[in-house]
Amino acid sequence: MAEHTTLMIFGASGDLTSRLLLPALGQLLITEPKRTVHLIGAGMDEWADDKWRDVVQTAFASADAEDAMSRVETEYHRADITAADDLKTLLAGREAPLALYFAVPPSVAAAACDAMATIDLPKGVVLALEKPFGVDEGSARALNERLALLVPESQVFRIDHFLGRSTTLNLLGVRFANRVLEPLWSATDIESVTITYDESLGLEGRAGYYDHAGAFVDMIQSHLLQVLAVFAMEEPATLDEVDFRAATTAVLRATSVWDDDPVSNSHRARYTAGSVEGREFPSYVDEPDVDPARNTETLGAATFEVRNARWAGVPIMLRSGKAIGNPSREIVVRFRPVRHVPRGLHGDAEGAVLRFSLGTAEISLELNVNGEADPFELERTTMSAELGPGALRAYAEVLSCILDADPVLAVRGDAAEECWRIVQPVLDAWKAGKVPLEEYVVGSDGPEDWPAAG
Ligand SMILES: NC(=O)C1=CN([C@@H]2O[C@H](COP(=O)(O)OP(=O)(O)OC[C@H]3O[C@@H](n4cnc5c(N)ncnc54)[C@H](OP(=O)(O)O)[C@@H]3O)[C@@H](O)[C@H]2O)C=CC1
Ligand SMILES: O=C1O[C@H](COP(=O)(O)O)[C@@H](O)[C@H](O)[C@H]1O
Repeated sequence: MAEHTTLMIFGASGDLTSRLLLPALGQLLITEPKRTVHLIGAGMDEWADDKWRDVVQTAFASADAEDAMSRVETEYHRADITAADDLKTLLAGREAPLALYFAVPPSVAAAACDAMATIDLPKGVVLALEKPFGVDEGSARALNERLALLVPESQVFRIDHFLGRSTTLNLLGVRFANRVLEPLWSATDIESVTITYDESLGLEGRAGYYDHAGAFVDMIQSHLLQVLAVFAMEEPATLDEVDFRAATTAVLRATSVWDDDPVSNSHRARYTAGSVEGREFPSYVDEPDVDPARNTETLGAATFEVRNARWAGVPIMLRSGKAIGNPSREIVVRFRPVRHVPRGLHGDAEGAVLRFSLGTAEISLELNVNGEADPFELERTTMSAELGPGALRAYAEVLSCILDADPVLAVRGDAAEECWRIVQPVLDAWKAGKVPLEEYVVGSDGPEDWPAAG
């Protein structure tokens, strides 16, 4: 662990910085009392150093981490990071361990990388880039090519905070450390998989970004494909960055839309006015700054196949939506039923169902058991357990890796390109109007005739 690191956040006044990054940094510092951070904020605003320190303090307080302020030296600079001169001044004399976090819109991050190509970067500097990484496969490749000219791949952190979620990381122990599960982890015994991340949240004032992205790019192209990759990977020799990222990237390289038919195997919808959890939302198209002509979906789903010897033939559905009434956030693994039950045993011998919650750290297994009243009548029972919630929230886990310059939880460059390749047929079919844009009422579970979430 690097005990003292300089973390420079571009986009100091932004939503990501105050709502997610700084509280996560506070939590990390509380959990790891030997860490100290030189925290430099940079952005377009003319802030005094004290203003930045106040922002940091407020964010730390929101994470019950005020005590960590004593281990943070703060400094703020007004800078346009797309301007080489500003960057040169910002970075002059800085030394590793140093991480630059691009908490800025993707177009600004890309322009800043262009500007960085014209100056000398401090040796060993880590570049942390937020999603979305590019807007399609070509732009992701171009950004990768640009980054490769700046620093080695091991110093590029393409952030996906779902890789830092304890609920995602729990997959590793549950699967690889249990002989009752690991041998069953393939198409031989698994019939289907569903990965759902629905939310009761609506647009939350993020139209400037979300109306261009939509549910599919916001959640499925990035986070849920990464969860799928962790779920389906071959056992890596170690959990270091080389083995772990090789294993997850191999899954993505093998993944395509089911049947290569995005029209039959994808769905999209957007919400209409209603209430959820006591909050009233207008129809999506009436939300401030939304352009109805963009036809942005707030709920998307598609079925994929991992075309390799382990998984071919298993439909894997990914789904994510906003303003959902009973938001399901889980991985559901449906096992195949037994081939035969002895004559005399009655009832439906459905396959077992294993559920990993992606919200709280829970796991459950639905099994067939002998009936309470009649031992020869099958009944269904559910065993459940709580898993360790993890000491760190997802962004703290990710920041810990950044400060230690360990890219294990960062998306590798070719994986970022693969994610666009996988979803492009769906995006093209939607753009061409081949898949209807349906509607669902805020607070409902989505259009009624959609395939079930789990
Ligand atoms: N917010 C979230 O919940 C999440 C965001 N992300 C990603 O994080 C990134 C940032 O998002 P978010 O914080 O919401 O966006 P915001 O619009 O809230 O913040 C963007 C920040 O970038 C600054 N900025 C813009 N242009 C420049 C420039 N040329 N030089 C220096 N600073 C600049 C802005 O300063 P000013 O306001 O003064 O222009 C602002 O501080 C995006 O890539 C987003 O996709 C990822 C996951 C979640
Ligand atoms: O990146 C994003 O993720 C959040 C969901 O993740 P969570 O950890 O905050 O639950 C999602 O609401 C947002 O739209 C998306 O940009």
